Order: sequence, then structure tokens, then C-alpha cells
Amino acid sequence: MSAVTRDEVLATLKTVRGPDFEHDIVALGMVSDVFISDGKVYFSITVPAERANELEPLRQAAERAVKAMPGIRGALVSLTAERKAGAAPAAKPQPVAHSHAPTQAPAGQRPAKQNIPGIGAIIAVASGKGGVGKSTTAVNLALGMKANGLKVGILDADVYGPSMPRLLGISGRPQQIENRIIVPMENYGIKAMSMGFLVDEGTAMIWRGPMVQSALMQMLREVAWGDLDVLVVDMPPGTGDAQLTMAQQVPLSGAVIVSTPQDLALIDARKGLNMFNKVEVPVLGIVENMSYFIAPDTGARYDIFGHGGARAEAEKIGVPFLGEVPLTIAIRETSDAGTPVVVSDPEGPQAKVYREIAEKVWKEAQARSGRAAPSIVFE
Ligand SMILES: Nc1ncnc2c1ncn2[C@@H]1O[C@H](COP(=O)(O)OP(=O)(O)OP(=O)(O)O)[C@@H](O)[C@H]1O
Repeated sequence: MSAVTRDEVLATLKTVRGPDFEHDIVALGMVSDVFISDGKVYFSITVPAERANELEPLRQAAERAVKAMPGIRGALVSLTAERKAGAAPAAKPQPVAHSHAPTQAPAGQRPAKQNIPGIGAIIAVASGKGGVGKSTTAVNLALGMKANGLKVGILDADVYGPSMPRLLGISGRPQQIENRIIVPMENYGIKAMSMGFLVDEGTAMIWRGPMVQSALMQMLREVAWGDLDVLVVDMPPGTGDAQLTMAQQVPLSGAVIVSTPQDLALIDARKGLNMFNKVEVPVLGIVENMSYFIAPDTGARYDIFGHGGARAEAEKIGVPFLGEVPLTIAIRETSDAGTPVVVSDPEGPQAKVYREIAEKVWKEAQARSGRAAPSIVFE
């Protein structure tokens, strides 16, 4: 069977009537870019923010219509809200979580970010640029927190290059329960959600901003996370508009910045800090990754990268230094094999490094939230 095209999807959507019961949703200009991957169709429908709940049946009708097309294996349709003129400076439509549409903030104020019921703290792991080991740090940090006795989830917000399925060794598709709530995947005792569970890894993601945002909001708010002490969010690399919007829309308790010593004068890490400052999310500290080299044969340590830059930078700007992670074959190989070092060699030196970082991150998060830390049992 030949692949379904965007035009065919749009033709189908022309059978769906808009809220005026007269014109179709395509003619009314409510349909975003349509993206098709692996037989699944993704798009959003723009609606006025105050009608989001009321128009949920419209979303369902559109999803049903597309799912019924021959050759289509699934559809992910979300509602995105139009901002009222003058309500906020951004011109982009903002996604809304359907049953829990955020309340519109008065003009000039940041919209209130709704906490997620059941989730104690949401901690972002971010980096100023790609390839510094952000995802590896995020997964080992999450597992370190679990090893320290916390209930942990991880959300892979890197919609364009999801890596959690591979890092956690999880394959398959998540189950959907009533009201389109998704059951998170799970491995090594942590719950996980990633775009990679919904589309195949390696699929070139060419989504536009609003679609990415609504997919992220669904993964955040329409997933049965249950009770979690902490949800670790693996942010997409970089500090561009997309990351900024994300940092703005997710109710973050704090952020951890991953940097390498090779980062020239840590320029990129500083950009990360500025980004979170801009959206008033406290930076919990900096992790220096690939800080020094441990020889696989002798276990000897070599400070070949001029490590320590991140510590100095953290001191200079007054944020905590959370720890340094060595460059080791073990970390790379276990990451690539889907058996992160914290679970595959829990007694080893690398696992210890991550657990200590996890402890510091948690302490910092608790200190910022002003709540007493639940007691953590260390073995
Ligand atoms: N401490 C480490 N020692 C050895 N290899 C590491 C270490 N940290 C990360 N790596 C390896 O470096 C590569 C990049 O890591 P990772 O995917 O975590 O980076 P990232 O910053 O999330 O990248 P991206 O920007 O592509 O999302 C991976 O192959 C990973 O296994």
C-alpha cells in the first residue's frame, strides 16, 4: 500500500465540521502542519483557549476520521490554544492540556504553571549545546535518585532526538487507558515517557514549534505518572526559542546544567543558566561530564581535559557545583547497551559518582522548594 500523503489527510479532515457547524476545520484554518511518520499522523487544531474543554469532541472527531483512513496506524491530535489578542507578547499559539486548561494570566503576567498532581518536583537536565552527555547524565541521575530511595520518573523532552528508549533498554508502545491517558513505560524501577515510544527512533522529526509543545504537554500531563517524588526531564540540547518555551511551560522546580570541561570558557553552559534565569527557574547546579579520563586497563586517572572549569564557573556565578563524571568506556558502553552504569554496576565508582550527584540535586531541589526532604535511606 502506498504511503498516505498530507493532502489525503487534509482531504479527510475536510469532512470534519468546525465549531460553527458550517465550515470544515481545514477551511477554517484550524489545522496545523500535518506530519506523517511510520503510518501515524500528527497535527494540532488551534482553538480559542476558553473553548478548549468544550471542543474536545472536535479533537476526537478529527482523530477518529484520520484513524479510519486505510493505511493509517494511528493519530495523535492535540488542541492548541490561540492567545487572546493582547494577552501576551508571544505570537505563537500555546498548547493547552484539554481537561486541565491553564488559567489565563492577566495581561503582562506570566501564565501560572500548573503543577502536576502526584509529582513532587520536576527537575530539568539541560545543556547549552548537544553532545555533552546530557541524556546519559539525566538517565543516571534519575536512576541514582531511585537508588537513593526516591520514586522517580523520566520524561524525554528531546522530541527531535529521543534517546530514553535506547538508554533505558525499553521497546514497544505504551498502553492507552481511558480518556486518552497513556501508561508510562517502566524499567529499572523508574517510569519513562518519550516520543521515541510513540514514533520510531531515527525518524526525522520535522515538527513545528506548537506541535512539539503540545506533544510535550501530552507526555507531561496525559500520562498516568502516579505518585512520584521527582520527575527528571531530559531537555533538548541548546538554548533556543524551543527550549525557552519548554522551560517556561513545564512547571520546573529547578534545572541541572551539564557541561564538559572542553566547553570553551563554558560559554554554552552560561547560556543555559541565562535561559533558566529568564524564566525564573532556579538552577540547582552544574555537573561537569567527561571531566577526567579513567584508563580502562589500570584504572588510573588522567586530568587531560583541564577539568575543573565547571567548578570554577559554578563558584563564580554562585550556583552549586554538583560533581564531576569521568569519561569512561563503562559509561559509554552501558548507555549504548540500555543498561546504564548506575544499575549495571551499582557498586562501581561511576554509580557512586552519580548517586552522590543525585543526592546533591535532591537536596538543592528541596532547599529551593522550602519543604522538608523525605528521609532517604542510604545503604
Ligand atoms: N561520562 C561519559 N563517559 C563516556 N562516554 C560518555 C559519557 N557521557 C556521555 N557519553 C557518551 O557520549 C555520547 C553523547 O552522550 P549523550 O547522548 O548523553 O549526549 P547528549 O548531550 O544528550 O547528546 P544530544 O545533544 O545528542 O542529545 C554518547 O555516546 C554517550 O554514551
